[in-house]
Amino acid sequence: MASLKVAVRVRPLNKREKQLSSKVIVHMKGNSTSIYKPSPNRGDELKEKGKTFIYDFSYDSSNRGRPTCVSQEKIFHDLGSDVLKAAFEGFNACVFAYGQTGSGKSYTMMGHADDKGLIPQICEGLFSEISHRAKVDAVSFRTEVSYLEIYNERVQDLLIKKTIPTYGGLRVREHPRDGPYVEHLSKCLVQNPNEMEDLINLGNANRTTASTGMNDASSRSHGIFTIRFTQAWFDEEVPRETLSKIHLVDLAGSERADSARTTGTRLKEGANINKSLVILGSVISALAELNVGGQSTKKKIFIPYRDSVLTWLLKDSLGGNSVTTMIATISPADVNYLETLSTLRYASRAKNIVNSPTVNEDENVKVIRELRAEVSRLRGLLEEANQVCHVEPCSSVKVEEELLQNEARVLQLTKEWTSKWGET
Ligand SMILES: Nc1ncnc2c1ncn2[C@@H]1O[C@H](COP(=O)(O)OP(=O)(O)OP(=O)(O)O)[C@@H](O)[C@H]1O
Repeated sequence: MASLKVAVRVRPLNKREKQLSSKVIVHMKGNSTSIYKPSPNRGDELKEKGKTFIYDFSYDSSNRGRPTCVSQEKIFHDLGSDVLKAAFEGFNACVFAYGQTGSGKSYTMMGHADDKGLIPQICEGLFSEISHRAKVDAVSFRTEVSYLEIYNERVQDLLIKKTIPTYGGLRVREHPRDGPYVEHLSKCLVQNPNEMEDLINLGNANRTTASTGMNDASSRSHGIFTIRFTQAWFDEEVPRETLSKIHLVDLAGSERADSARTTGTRLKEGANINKSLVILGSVISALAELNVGGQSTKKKIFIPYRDSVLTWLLKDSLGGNSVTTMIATISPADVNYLETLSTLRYASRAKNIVNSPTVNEDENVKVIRELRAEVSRLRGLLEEANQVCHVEPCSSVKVEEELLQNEARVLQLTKEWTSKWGET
């Protein structure tokens, strides 16, 4: 069992907020974040007692001049390294950034070329750990990447040049064992950091962005960057293979039509964005209710995963088999008081979600292991039979036949598995 980890990050005042002579109403100390209601007389000090929330991390990035300002590297150090640890241990992992439009989600997840966010840093960290481990242990690695956006409830592949628009979007289906997936989504095999960087850049260029009243380059879609990371090795001649799925999610921002000053297409996008974020909120609330006060309830609670494409695709990351982190990004300004308070409450609720991550082992490898156990059981039986002379010879022959069949199957499956990895 693992509780969802929650971090909150506050960005510096932006140009618009400075033009409005906004006051900073968010203060952080240790892992607590306090927000003060702006007084109606904007010249006054913020005297009122604020509301305080405790999270796993409260990151103050509001003043880049201060030495305590939390950098992109620090965020990777705290949150990204957990993702890598989970991946190398064979667990699924997910990080998703939630917050008002223009609050710093894309900056935190993707960043800029000279100020990289979590996604590029995690990718670099992955390859540097692979090259380190490949020197020390006899392990093979395979890394595949997909990048999609959910725009107006439709799934688009971001790793295909946008020459052929898939108007209907790609279909989301559900595998009985592996859960929801996107049909025909491209999976690109990546061999080194440069190939990874090219794919990230291609996907980012394809992502739907537009200028709104709140953000010059506002993401109008939810972006899901997925790494499927497989490791294979022999453990005392027994094949082992683990698969870890890492979802890195940059959600579109919640917005008020009046502050974002949206009309027409932008307004429709905004309505779809808000709708799916409300459903995400309902899923989070329902999951949090399952674990009220740190105790899991016996109550049957319906989780509305299927009400939006976003929650359906993130089903395992929210309340399932994944080590998951939420980063809530906020503005420091009084003009955004209500949105910021709502984000802080949303994040606070998410703290109650408890996931149950398990190591994902390859099914064929599991079969090989089970067959090997059966082989040693049969060998034991035969040895016993040879020592006791009154055992019927025909039952010994049967056991021997079964043993030989199982040994041949183990050999065959191990050969197939080794040649699959040889090709990779
Ligand atoms: N911690 C930060 N330090 C410096 N600049 C930041 C920080 N966070 C955000 N910014 C800047 O604020 C602007 C808006 O940030 P960003 O685009 O990441 O917001 P967003 O939450 O992704 O918005 P949207 O939901 O509209 O896509 C960008 O110019 C970004 O560089």
